Amino acid sequence: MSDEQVIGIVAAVIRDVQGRVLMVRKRGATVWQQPGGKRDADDLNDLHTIARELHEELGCTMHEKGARWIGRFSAPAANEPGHVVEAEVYEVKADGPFEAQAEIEGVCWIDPAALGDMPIARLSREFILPAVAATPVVMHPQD
Ligand SMILES: Nc1nc2c([nH]c(=O)n2[C@H]2C[C@H](O)[C@@H](COP(=O)(O)OP(=O)(O)OP(=O)(O)O)O2)c(=O)[nH]1
Repeated sequence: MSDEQVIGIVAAVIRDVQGRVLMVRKRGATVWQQPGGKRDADDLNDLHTIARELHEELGCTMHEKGARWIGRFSAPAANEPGHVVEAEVYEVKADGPFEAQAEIEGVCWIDPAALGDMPIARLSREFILPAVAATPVVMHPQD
C-alpha cells in the first residue's frame, strides 16, 4: 500500500515542422512540462480538457482533427511532493501563436531526442518525450 495520492491529468504534445515539442513552465516552478492539467467537471472528454487548457495556458486553438493518443503514463508529480501524476497523453494540432498566459510563465520548443540537462518533469523526460522521439512527425495536407 502506498500513501501517495494520484492526480489525474490530460497532457498535450504539440510538435512543429522540425519535430520539436512545445513545453511550458508554470509560475514558480523550475521544471518544464507538457501543457494540460486536471479535468474539470464540465469537460466533455479528454480532448475537451486539452482544448480548454491550451486556450487558458497558451491562448491557442486546438484543431478538432488530427489528435492521436500517445499513451497513459505515470510518474511522481512535478509540483506536488508526495503525489503521483497519471496522465492520458495526446498529440494534437493547434494554431499559434503560443503565448504564456494565466499560470504559465515560460514557453519553449525542445528536440525530444536531445534533452540534455534541461530541468524537465519526470513524466515528460522518462515517458512522453521518449515516446514522441520514437515517432516521426506526420504532416497532413489539411494541417
Ligand atoms: N499539466 C501537466 N502537469 C504535470 C505534468 N507532469 C507533471 O508531473 N505534472 C504535475 C504538475 C502538477 O503537480 C499536476 C498538474 O497540475 P496542474 O497545475 O498542471 O493542473 P491544473 O492546471 O488543472 O491545476 P490547478 O489550476 O487545478 O491547480 O501534475 C505535465 O506534463 N503537464
